Amino acid sequence: MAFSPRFVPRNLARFPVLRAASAVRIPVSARCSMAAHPLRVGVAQMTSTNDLESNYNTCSRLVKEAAAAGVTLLCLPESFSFIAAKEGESLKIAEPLEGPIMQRYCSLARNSNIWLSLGGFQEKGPDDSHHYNTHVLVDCTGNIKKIYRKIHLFDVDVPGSMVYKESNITAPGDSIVTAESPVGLLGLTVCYDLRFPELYQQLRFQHQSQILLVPSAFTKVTGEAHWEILLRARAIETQCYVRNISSGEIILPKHLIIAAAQAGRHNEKRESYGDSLIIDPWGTVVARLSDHLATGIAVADIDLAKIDSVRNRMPLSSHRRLTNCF
Ligand SMILES: O=C(O)CNC(=O)[C@H](CS)NC(=O)CCC(=O)C(=O)O
Repeated sequence: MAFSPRFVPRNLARFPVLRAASAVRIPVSARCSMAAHPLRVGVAQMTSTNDLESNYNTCSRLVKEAAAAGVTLLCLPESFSFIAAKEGESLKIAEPLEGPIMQRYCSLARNSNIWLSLGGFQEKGPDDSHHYNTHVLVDCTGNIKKIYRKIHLFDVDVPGSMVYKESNITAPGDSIVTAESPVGLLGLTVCYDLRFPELYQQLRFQHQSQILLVPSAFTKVTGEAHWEILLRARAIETQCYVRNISSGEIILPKHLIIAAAQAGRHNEKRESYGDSLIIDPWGTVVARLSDHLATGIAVADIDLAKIDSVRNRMPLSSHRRLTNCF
């Protein structure tokens, strides 16, 4: 899968790990029929377990709910299809994207005529002891448009909780990935990536992403302390805004962050912090599913037409002066 020329990063030399994302064949997508609200996006929250069938049923219900609400793109959280209860389970169920697990979700997208951001799929990895943590973007005809493999792995000793060592069973990705969609140019990331602002800077300023996707399964402890702050910071620092001088009105480009979250207790050992959010470029939360609402969707409408005028008025991308520093 090659980047289309428009999105080839200008700073390849500075980020030598950037390469074409994978060998997955992306079929040319057929036209989808128009959703009721072409610029309506949705965020889904759920409590996945190690039961593939029951997770699929939950996703299917949420997808149908979103389709009925006229949503064009629905974003599901990291590990939507499976969260292991025991060591080794994730590797056992890992499949290639052509396998039955992912293909069933592709059919769901096609049958509901909806785009799906499927954050954090256990994709069969480079060897038997590692899978990838893959964010899969599926279009409304059920074709895989783009995949992003999580770059930053969660090897963290969470205070008062447990030690996570994601790299034990997960191979990191090495490519920044954007994807064109009917709601704008998407920047694909996953969960712990959120703590590495340079990724979002690149998605925004090198690749012109308009909507940043952060499907997650944040831990309860770190989520309570950092989740909303990190997301709003990413939204604010990647935005462009301008104040209309005559009316005093603030004109915002609808450049959003969409963060779908796992919520609640998955098994004896593991609990996630919910609070799925859609955030606008001013840093304002425009849709939220609080932690206690374990499963559901929230939606927001976006307006891409304003982006160009706003960026011309305050051309942040040409004002940046330290782009050679990282
Ligand atoms: O294990 C799986 O099933 C899927 N992977 C995850 O849930 C990953 C790795 S354990 N979780 C995170 O990245 C949490 C980040 C986080 O909580 C923080 O940055 O504070």
